[in-house]
Amino acid sequence: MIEVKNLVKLYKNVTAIQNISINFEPCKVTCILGPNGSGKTTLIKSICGLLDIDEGSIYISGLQMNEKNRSKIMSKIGCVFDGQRNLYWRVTVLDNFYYFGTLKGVNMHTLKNRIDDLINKFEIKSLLNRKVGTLSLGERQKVSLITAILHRPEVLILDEPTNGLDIVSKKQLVDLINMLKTTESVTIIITSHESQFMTRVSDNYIFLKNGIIQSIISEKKLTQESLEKQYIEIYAKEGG
Ligand SMILES: Nc1ncnc2c1ncn2[C@@H]1O[C@H](COP(=O)(O)OP(=O)(O)OP(=O)(O)O)[C@@H](O)[C@H]1O
Repeated sequence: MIEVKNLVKLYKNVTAIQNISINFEPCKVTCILGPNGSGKTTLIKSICGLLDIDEGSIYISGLQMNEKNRSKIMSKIGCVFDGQRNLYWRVTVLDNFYYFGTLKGVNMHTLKNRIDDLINKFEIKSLLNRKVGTLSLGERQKVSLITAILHRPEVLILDEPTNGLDIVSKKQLVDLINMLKTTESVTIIITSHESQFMTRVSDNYIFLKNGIIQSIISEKKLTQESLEKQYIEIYAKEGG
């Protein structure tokens, strides 16, 4: 479903990703962990086609990420990046939903039902007629997430999705991720620094450092304590 082969990404003289190869398990949640600057965001931006890569190849549902396939692949992916600008701030939440939903090719009838369903799941009825620019960080985060899944993507990529979310909203996010995985068979990749959140959603963990995979753990029932222990062991090995 998502295959990364020998990926290298440089920013001028910084090697952010050094020859990474991974197959992401379909219909599962994979969390990418690692210290600041370890290459998490660069990896997922490369998978989303938002960065030009220097070497290697990325395949989504068998299609190689390149100029020719980009728009086809984009219709299969939903992404939400931290501090992203994927919403129009001067128009309302509802107008954003309709604009981006139609842009992704969803027909009006299906889009209306999908929006109604997600409004109920996320309890955001009171935000619909607000301009995005007036929303709080957490409210915007929810709206971004809903916008990203309007077209029922096969793949969902979330960059530090708990940022700015209160306790109830985090719980809703956990429920939504689990629902997308189980009932909509979405393959989900998440970067996060929050161990408790990750253990509530993740099936697999990829530990990065200096753009290299340090370890992969595929264990559905990792407790927060054991995840933190693994993290400390992995990064303590070479002094953090
Ligand atoms: N636009 C850029 N120009 C130059 N260097 C960059 C750029 N973006 C990222 N980098 C560098 O690439 C490396 C990986 O950065 P990246 O943002 O992928 O890390 P990260 O693991 O997501 O970090 P964090 O946990 O802090 O979000 C870092 O050394 C970073 O300084």
